[in-house]
Amino acid sequence: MALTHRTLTHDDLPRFQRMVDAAFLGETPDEGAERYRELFEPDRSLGVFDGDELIGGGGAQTRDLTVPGGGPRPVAAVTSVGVKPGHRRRGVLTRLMRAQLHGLHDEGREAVAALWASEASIYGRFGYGLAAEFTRLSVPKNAAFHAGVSTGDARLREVSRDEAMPHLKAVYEELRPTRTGWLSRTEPSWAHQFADEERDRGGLSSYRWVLHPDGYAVYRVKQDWQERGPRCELHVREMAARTPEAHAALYRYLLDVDLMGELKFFTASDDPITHLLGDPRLALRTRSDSLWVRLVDVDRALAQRRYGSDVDLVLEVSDDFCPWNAGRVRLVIEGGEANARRVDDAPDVRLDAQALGAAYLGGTRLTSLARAQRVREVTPGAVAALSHAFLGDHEPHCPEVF
Ligand SMILES: CC(=O)SCCNC(=O)CCNC(=O)[C@H](O)C(C)(C)COP(=O)(O)OP(=O)(O)OC[C@H]1O[C@@H](n2cnc3c(N)ncnc32)[C@H](O)[C@@H]1OP(=O)(O)O
Repeated sequence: MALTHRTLTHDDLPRFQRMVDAAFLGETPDEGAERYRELFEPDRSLGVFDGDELIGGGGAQTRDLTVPGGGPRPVAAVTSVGVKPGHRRRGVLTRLMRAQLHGLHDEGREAVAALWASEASIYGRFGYGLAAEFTRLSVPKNAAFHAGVSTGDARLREVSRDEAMPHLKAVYEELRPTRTGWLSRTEPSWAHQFADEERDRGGLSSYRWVLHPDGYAVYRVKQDWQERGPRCELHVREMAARTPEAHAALYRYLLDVDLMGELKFFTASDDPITHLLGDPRLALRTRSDSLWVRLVDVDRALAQRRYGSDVDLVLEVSDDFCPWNAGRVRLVIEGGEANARRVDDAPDVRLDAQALGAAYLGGTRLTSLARAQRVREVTPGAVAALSHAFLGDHEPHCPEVF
């Protein structure tokens, strides 16, 4: 039977959830499905059907994503993409991606889409570029800071969830406009991100909430009592601070919690911890991809962020999956602001939509993409100039998986 697809309705949620569970080899209990209902945007979700059976689908959350210098900008936060085992490698995902990206373009919605990929080899073919990375950090207890670090004299307190939440939201909202990669959060997304039922904990403790007047940290504990003494792990879920002093104070607090052996944190790849420590090697780090970004509408997307230096270059963009982006674009950046217009002029740089998506948040260098043969230089020096303009003043970081 021929496959069909359509936009979902609220009534489709239970079977959509079953499809997602089958695809992700998971099981969502009824309460989890209830929580997901609050996040589910049926008019932004697609289902692929084999007859009456929903065998694949995916959706988008309506969020804002902070871009370099440009503050929060609308993003289609792509999520819950899956195809049931038994229906794979028959083009269902390709069909979904085409319907979703072409739909965003046709309806003039977000110029940018972003996602976390379950497997890093999936989304490049659809024009998503590896735009941000996170660091898996591990630091032993009591690791000392360098002598010049001030942690101030503010008192840090552990409080209840109810007391902590308003402070978390205030700090997060204040910082969000300047933190590239952070997302807007609705009440349901706050609830989802910090869901703390038994099944959310993965065998760890419930959340502990640490407040500093200028920041916060949320962590769980993994019990580990060894013959030489306790070596419990502190798993930091999120930490944010308005000032370097508050940031240092929160780290100091967490590293000195009695009975702990190791602090673990999926943090920004330019987290200052390495430089806070007197012995930087104590911070073990491995990096991995976080946000994959797709410029749905290249010209609009390029104008939505700001840049670090001026350029006037012609980019020849290739984009087989979203052909409206293909062609030559004159990118003029003046005073940090970009103007992109279509031209017939000879190109200075050749690149595809995936490379532009990768560079968009200012974390991935175009010079690096050129060395990886994903960007071609025509005019000598053009890639270095473009790369410099795109670079952000900090690494993009998305503190939540959506
Ligand atoms: C944003 C998110 O939600 S990320 C989560 C994605 N979902 C999952 O990982 C759940 C488990 N996996 C699945 O549900 C499916 O395997 C999917 C969604 C990843 C792929 O769905 P399919 O319908 O099989 O993909 P489709 O047939 O359209 O494949 C398109 C191409 O991608 C390739 N591809 C698909 N899945 C994968 C994969 N996991 N790894 C590598 N390549 C892949 C295919 O080989 C094909 O390549 P080709 O164009 O060169 O022939």
